[in-house]
Amino acid sequence: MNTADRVDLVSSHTQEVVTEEELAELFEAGEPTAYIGYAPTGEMHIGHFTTMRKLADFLRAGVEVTVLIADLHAHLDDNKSPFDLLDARSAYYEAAIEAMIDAAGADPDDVTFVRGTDFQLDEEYTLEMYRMAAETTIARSQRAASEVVRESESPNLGGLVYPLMQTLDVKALDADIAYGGVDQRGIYMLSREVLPDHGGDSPVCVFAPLLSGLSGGKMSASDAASKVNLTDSPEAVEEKIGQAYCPAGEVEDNGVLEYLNHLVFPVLDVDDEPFVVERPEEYGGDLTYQSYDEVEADFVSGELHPADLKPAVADAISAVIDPVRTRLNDEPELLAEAYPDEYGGA
Ligand SMILES: N[C@@H](Cc1ccc(O)cc1)C(=O)O
Repeated sequence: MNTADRVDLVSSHTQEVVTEEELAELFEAGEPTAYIGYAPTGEMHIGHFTTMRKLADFLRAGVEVTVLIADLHAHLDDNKSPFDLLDARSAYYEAAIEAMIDAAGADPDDVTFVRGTDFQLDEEYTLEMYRMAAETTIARSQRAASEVVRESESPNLGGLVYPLMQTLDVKALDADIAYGGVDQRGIYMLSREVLPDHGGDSPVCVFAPLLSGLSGGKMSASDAASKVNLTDSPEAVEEKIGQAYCPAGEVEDNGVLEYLNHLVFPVLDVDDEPFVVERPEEYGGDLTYQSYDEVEADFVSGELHPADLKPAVADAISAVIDPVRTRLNDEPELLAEAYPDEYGGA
């Protein structure tokens, strides 16, 4: 693959790359490294899967990929994960992420997994963090993390240390590329600015779009119907997609179309199995699609109706998450130990 193709592949399905020129330079110089970090807090859902699916593109483009399970960050962010559950949640995230990478058609063995506590307590890292804390204003740190850490009237110190540590992770993991949702933008812009003064390089940043929830608007942790969980049965998926916000002809805030675009099509091998929307003969018969753009065009023109689209998308999503669901069902202790209040009962 030449540099232009590799840049295109890494940039596909993203919201923003800062900057494409720098990304091209990395490929010209050799084999770049990338990392994505996850703070093991709440249960993973298809939003995570969509972001993770892209790791297959990174690998195919010849990028070395590290997944950071940011255990300390999960606690620092307003105690979203209690300290005594960090290990169990990290184990659950690791297993789910492995299954997702596998389901996306890549080999999880090609990805390096690291936990934050593996290196964030090293003397050099800690010392550099104190230096950074001495040089960064509270306002700057708060602004950087404003879309990531939980907001409150009286914020904890942890949320201020959080972006500094995320910045130092880039250097500690030797990552040329920082990949994450576009909500991470504020933090990585801070990283780009300050890392050169702390013995590192400014990372190239690749940002994934934040997808809409199924109820319209952003996905919400408290609104169960707004997202498909990885353990949802095909019936549950069908029900959630069936009730999802998906007005005829409208693409904006339409989670059903977004998942089709960013998760289903990239995983489908369209030559072997195109995306098929079944329709009774009297309404024109089945529709067969090779690309997301064709689906969108038909949806916008009115040729494809939400009532026909939804069951097809539900089936496709179920098929994509099936291996992940199986893995989590095979090892029920992963969820039971990570979320004892919800799953620990029996
Ligand atoms: N901030 C990320 C987690 C993360 C933590 C540390 C990092 O170095 C990278 C990412 C999140 O919102 O989940």
